[in-house]
Amino acid sequence: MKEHEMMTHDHMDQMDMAHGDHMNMNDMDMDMGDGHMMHMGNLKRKFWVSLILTIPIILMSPMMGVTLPFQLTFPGSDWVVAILGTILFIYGGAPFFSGAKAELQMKQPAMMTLITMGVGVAYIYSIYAVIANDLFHVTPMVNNFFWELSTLIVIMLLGHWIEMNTVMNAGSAVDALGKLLPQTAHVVDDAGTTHDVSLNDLQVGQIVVVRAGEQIPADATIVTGTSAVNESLVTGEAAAVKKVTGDQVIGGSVNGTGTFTAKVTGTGDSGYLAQVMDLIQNAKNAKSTSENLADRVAGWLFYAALFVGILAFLIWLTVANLAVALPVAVAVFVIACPHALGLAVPLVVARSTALAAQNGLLIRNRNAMEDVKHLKFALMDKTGTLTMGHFQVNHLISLDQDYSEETILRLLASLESGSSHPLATGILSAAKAQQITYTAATDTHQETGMGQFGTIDDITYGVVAVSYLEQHHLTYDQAQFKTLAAEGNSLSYLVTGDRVLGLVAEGDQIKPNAQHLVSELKRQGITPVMLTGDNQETANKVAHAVGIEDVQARLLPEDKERLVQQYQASGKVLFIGDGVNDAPSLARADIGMAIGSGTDVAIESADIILVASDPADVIQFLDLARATTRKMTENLWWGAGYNLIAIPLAAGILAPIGFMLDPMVGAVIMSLSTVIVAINAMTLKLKPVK
Ligand SMILES: Nc1ncnc2c1ncn2[C@@H]1O[C@H](COP(=O)(O)OP(=O)(O)OP(=O)(O)O)[C@@H](O)[C@H]1O
Ligand SMILES: [Cu+]
Ligand SMILES: [Mg+2]
Repeated sequence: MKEHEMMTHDHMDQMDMAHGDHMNMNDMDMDMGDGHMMHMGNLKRKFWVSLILTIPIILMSPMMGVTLPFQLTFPGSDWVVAILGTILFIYGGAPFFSGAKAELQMKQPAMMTLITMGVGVAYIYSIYAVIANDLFHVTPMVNNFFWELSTLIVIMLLGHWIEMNTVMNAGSAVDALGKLLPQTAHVVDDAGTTHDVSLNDLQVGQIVVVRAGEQIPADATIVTGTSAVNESLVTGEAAAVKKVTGDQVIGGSVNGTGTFTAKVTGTGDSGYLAQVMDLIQNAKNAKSTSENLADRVAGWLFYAALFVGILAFLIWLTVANLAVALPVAVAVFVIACPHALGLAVPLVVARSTALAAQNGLLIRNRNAMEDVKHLKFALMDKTGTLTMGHFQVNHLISLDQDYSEETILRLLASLESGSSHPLATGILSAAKAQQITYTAATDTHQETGMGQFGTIDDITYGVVAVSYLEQHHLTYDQAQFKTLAAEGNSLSYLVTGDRVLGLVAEGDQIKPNAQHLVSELKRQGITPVMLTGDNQETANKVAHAVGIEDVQARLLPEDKERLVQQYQASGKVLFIGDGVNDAPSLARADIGMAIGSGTDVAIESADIILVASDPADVIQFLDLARATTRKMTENLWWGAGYNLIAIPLAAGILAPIGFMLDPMVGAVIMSLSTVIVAINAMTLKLKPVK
């Protein structure tokens, strides 16, 4: 496993290089591809060469207890075996030796050190055996271990080759998935209209709009607007930094609640792409607790094997002699090789990661998987999570005779052009449909959970929730509100000062799989709860349609987070959300799951990203997580269990009743346990839920 980790680091170095040299993701992939080929080529070639070298060694080795009809031994054949064995030891053993060196440098001896110790002692002992037999003609003849040594190296090369292969296949599936995440910037052209441009096509000098909660697409200088920007992802500095006109913003950092326009000063290599790559890389490298457990167990086994080996050697030396004691010690070291254990977890992880990627799940934090079996509550947001978030304007009503409906829509569109909220898209498309011209409001900022504010022709306007009106003691027609809301509309009011100018009612559709998600959660004994910033009536309507009984509406972001904490007092909590208002809850929950089409802050705060934005994928994740955790536990037992039984047997614990585990038999059992672990991992499957 350590070996694998080192190789992954190599990949990362290569990737970074590629990243510096090239400007787009396709090039980067090619370079990564080459990197993979190179590493794989090595192990693959080493395996085949070692296998070919092993055949004559087996044929020329006198095998204890087994007399094969086609054995080829001749005077001096021992020396041929010794020479072939030496070549194989140096050539095939090299990856393990360098792995052991790295482990020892980190003062964490584990799997690679054990393998090295096993094959090293076996090699030295075998050379000694050949010299003793042929030059000094000792009696009885000393058995050499070349047969075991070479098969051991071959099996281990094969294991690592398979392991790398699966891990990498999983990795490329994850890469492909990462590309599905939106990577666009909103560019403002000379005519003042905004359109989305792929990050690869973004050019220095272009003006981009950055809305609340969005990731800044590239390094840029602010032209208009102010905001507070969270640069922690880039600089590690946690506090939000206030940014005003003329300030430099860093690509990849996350915008706060203000909207601003900025002139791009650097593209391609800058922030956001690096962030996406990081996201993917972290998804591939992040270790869960069971992976760390496997590492730790391998470490313990190292000391256990060392201790048992030396102890057995000393005991056998006193009760018998060196000729008995030495092979026993070697057998312990050889058998202690926790090969199955080393593969147990990575193979499951690789398989699980690949399955996740194929099913549209980007897993950033694998520890989240281990929490699934204790899951009690699934708290979810409404807009964009259970509903499409594709709003359409159903009613547009003027509440002040000085303002025509057209003026209301124009003002609304001006405000919303700087908003990332789903309600904004509905208003903007209505304005477009009615061919209304508008200019973007200035000084726009979002009051999360409340509304969007900005200045148009020196007057400050806001498009706000009903709770804002109540808070500011502005009167409105409650009966009208109730009627429209009961139809399932999300309502927003246009206000300026203490005047309520108009009202917009927008409708949304429930996602096709939302109901399925809720009924499946209930079937699994997980209580679904809806937490929404929207009004109570609309919330009830959607909740009723999908089957949720527990609904909390008109929540501010901090209310949602507080509720997550409250539910956590009685069990593990999953939170599913998409908006700026969900980010604190996503970070707070035991498992935070963001909708892929959601805002960048939500994605950054989550453990899991549902790339396809499909509610049914939540169930896929729960199934996958349970299956993965189960396979990992099984494999850990298979892997460690072999060692727990084989080490004492090799040490001769049953010698009093006449049973000594032959090192060869041990090697065969070891390969078998490896095969079992591999097959068990490969049979991890996910049944379709859609
Ligand atoms: N950009 C905006 N345009 C219009 N109204 C807004 C805007 N932002 C917020 N609001 C008002 O504030 C309310 C709460 O918004 P918030 O983003 O917290 O929740 P939501 O998106 O409606 O629902 P959910 O929490 O389920 O996603 C909205 O229902 C709306 O009335
Ligand atoms: Cu092994
Ligand atoms: Mg939402």
